[in-house]
Amino acid sequence: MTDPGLIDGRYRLVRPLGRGAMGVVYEAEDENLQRRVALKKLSAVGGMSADDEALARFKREAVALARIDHPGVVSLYDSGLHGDVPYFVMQLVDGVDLATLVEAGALTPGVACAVGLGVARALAAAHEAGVLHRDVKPTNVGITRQGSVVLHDFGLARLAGESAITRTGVTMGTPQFMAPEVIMGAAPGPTADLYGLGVCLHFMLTGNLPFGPAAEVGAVVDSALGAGIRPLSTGLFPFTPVNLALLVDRLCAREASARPRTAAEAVRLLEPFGGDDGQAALAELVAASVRNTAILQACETPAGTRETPPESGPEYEWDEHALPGPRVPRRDVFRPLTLSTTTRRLVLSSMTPQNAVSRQREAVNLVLRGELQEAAEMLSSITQVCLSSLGPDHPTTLAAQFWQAVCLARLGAGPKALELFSSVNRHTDQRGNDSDE
Ligand SMILES: Nc1ncnc2c1ncn2[C@@H]1O[C@H](COP(=O)(O)OP(=O)(O)OP(=O)(O)O)[C@@H](O)[C@H]1O
Repeated sequence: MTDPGLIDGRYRLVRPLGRGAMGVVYEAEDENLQRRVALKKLSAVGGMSADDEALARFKREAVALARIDHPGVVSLYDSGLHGDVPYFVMQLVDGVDLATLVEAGALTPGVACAVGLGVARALAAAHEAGVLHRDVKPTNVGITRQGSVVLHDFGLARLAGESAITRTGVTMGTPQFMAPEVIMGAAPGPTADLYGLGVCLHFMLTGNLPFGPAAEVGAVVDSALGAGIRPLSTGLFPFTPVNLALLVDRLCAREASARPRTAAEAVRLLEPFGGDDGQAALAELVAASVRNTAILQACETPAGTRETPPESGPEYEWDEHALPGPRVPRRDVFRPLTLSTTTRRLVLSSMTPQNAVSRQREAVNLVLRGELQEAAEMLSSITQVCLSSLGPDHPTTLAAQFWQAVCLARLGAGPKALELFSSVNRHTDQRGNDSDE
C-alpha cells in the first residue's frame, strides 16, 4: 500500500505550512539528504479541480525559481510528479512572513530598510535573470530566524519573452500592491515590482496598508488610479527620516517613470538607510515572533493532538482539504485577483483610449503569431471597452472589431465573423459618408 505521507518515496510530509491559490505547501523531511525542505504540491483548492491556470502558475514558478540563483530568492531543489500530481521541493524558509511581523505594529526605519534592501536585492537578481515577480507583497516575503530576507511565490512571475497574461480566469496580482499601469492593462516592467517594494516599505513604516484594510477591489482600484498612495513625506509619520520617506514616495509613484528605473538602483538608494543595527534588530524581532507563534500554537493545540500524519493504514487519508488554514490567518487583502469576467470588466474599464491602442497592438501581434484564442479573448475585452468609452464609430473600436472578426474567422466561427465584418463595414461606410457631407 502506498504511504500518502511519503512523496515519491523520498519526501516525508511533516506538517502543512499553508495553502495558496495553487495548492498546499508542507514542511517535509528529505529522507535521502536528511534535511528539512518545503514541498509545494499542486492540488485541488477549495473544492475546485487543479485547472489549466493553476498548472500554468505552478510550472511558471518552478521555471522562474530554476533561473534565479540568489540567497534572497527561495532555492528550488527538485520537482516531479507524485502519481499525476506535480510537486516541487524548495528551501524551507524557517521564520515568519512579513505580514505576520507587521501584525504587531509598524517596524522601525532600520528594520524596515533591512527588509526592503533584502527584497530589492532579490528583485535585482530576478530581473537580471529575466524574471519579473509580479506579486511582491508582505505574505510573499519570508524572513528566516537569522534575519535573512527570502522572496518566494513566483507563481505569477513573467519570464522574459512571454506574452502578457490577459485571459479570463488568470491571476493578475494583488490589488493593494499592483502598480497603477498594470491595473490599467499595461504589460508590467521591472518598475511594477519596485512599486510592490514601495508599498511593502510603506506598510512596514506605517503598520497599515496604504489604501486601508478593505479588500474591495473597486475601491482599491479607484484609490490607486485616483489620488494614489498618500505620500509618507507629508510629515504624518515623523519617525521616518525625510530622505527615506521621499524614497518610499518615489517607489510608490503613480507614474512608473517617476520610480527608480531598476532594482539595482533601488538597492543603491536604500543602502544608506540599512545598517547592521537594523539587520540585528530584524533577527531579534523574527526570533520573538517565532517564539510567540509557537506559544500560541501550543495553547491552541489540544493535548495529545498530533500534527504529523499517523502511520498509513486503510482508514487514513492524507486529506489536504481537511487541513487547518495557513499558520498565519490569510487576510483578504493579500489575496491575488483572478481575472473573472467581472474583474476583467472592472480593471479594463479603467483603460484609457491611449492604452486601448497599445493593448490592441499587442493583440494584433498575437494574431500575427497565430495565438488566435488568446487574441480573440483580448480583442473581445478591448472591443467592449472601446464601445463604451469611445463609441461604435471610433477608428480604434472599428479596428478592434475588425481584428476580432479575423480571429473568429480563422477559429472557424464563420457566421459570427461575418456579422462582425459587416458591422465594421457599415460603420466605416457611415464614417465615409459623414466626412463626404
Ligand atoms: N519555501 C517556503 N518555506 C516556508 N513556508 C513557505 C514556503 N513557501 C511558501 N510557504 C508558506 O506556505 C503558504 C502557502 O504559500 P503559497 O506560495 O502557495 O501561497 P500564498 O502566497 O499564501 O498565496 P497565493 O499563491 O494565493 O498568493 C504561505 O503561508 C507561505 O508563507
